[in-house]
Amino acid sequence: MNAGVRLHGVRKTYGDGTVALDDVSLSVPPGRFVSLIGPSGCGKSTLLRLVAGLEAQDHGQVSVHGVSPEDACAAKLIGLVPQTPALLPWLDVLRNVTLPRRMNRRAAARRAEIAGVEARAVLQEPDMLSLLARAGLAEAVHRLPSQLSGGMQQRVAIVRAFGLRPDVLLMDEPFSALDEFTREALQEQLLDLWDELQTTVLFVTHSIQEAVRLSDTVVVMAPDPGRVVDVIDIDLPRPRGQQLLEQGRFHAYEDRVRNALRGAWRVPGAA
Ligand SMILES: Nc1ncnc2c1ncn2[C@@H]1O[C@H](COP(=O)(O)OP(=O)(O)OP(=O)(O)O)[C@@H](O)[C@H]1O
Repeated sequence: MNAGVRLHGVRKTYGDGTVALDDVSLSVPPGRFVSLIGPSGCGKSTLLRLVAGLEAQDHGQVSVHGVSPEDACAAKLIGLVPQTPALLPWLDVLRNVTLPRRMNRRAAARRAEIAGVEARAVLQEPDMLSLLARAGLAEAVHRLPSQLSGGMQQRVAIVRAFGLRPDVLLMDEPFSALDEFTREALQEQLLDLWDELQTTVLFVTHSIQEAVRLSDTVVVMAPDPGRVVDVIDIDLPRPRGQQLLEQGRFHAYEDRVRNALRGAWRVPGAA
């Protein structure tokens, strides 16, 4: 079976000699929600950029549904939600989320071939108004981005990404600039959409609670050089509402991730 996303023995060195990733292997089955967590500089964003085809590795292989990231991007299999929403300021919310949807038939055919689905299904337009309403944006569809709060803008960016129905969605700390209350509400909406659309998600975060709440698997990374130090499967029932967050088994997973992160801070070779 083709893994949704697969990295094997990946090394990435930047021009100044920084080894951002060293011998990273990771296999993310289709439909799984996987978080990357680790200290600043451990290569989380670099890993996403490699999967998105925005950077190239020096060694090893990266594949998305069995093809190169460039092929997967050209066939529109991949969606990306950056840290800041990057909406077009002159378009209202509805136009912002519908504009990128226009997909040509050739890309649709290639995508269908790679992902093993019918081209017709790929070309089907999702109901963007309904997706916006599900994200709590029904009243805002005709507003401009400048008339929205930061949390609302980020919701629009998430709806836009899901509206493309990507097979793989890459999210780089999408909630880091938001207050805790908005963040929790958005986590819930993200899980709802993910549950419905069955997208494979790679999600970068600095929050242990967020990683445990959202993920099927948490990948813990360490810096100098950037590498994977632990892969923790989160075997908790879904939906993961507020109640679960207060339970011992949830805290036990938080502790496991925290301990793995403590190890990640240690300098290799130090006593
Ligand atoms: N374009 C670049 N040129 C040179 N070095 C870079 C470049 N981009 C990233 N790096 C370096 O590569 C390493 C990994 O960076 P990356 O941004 O992937 O880490 P990160 O885990 O996402 O960090 P953060 O949590 O702070 O966002 C860091 O040492 C960083 O300084």
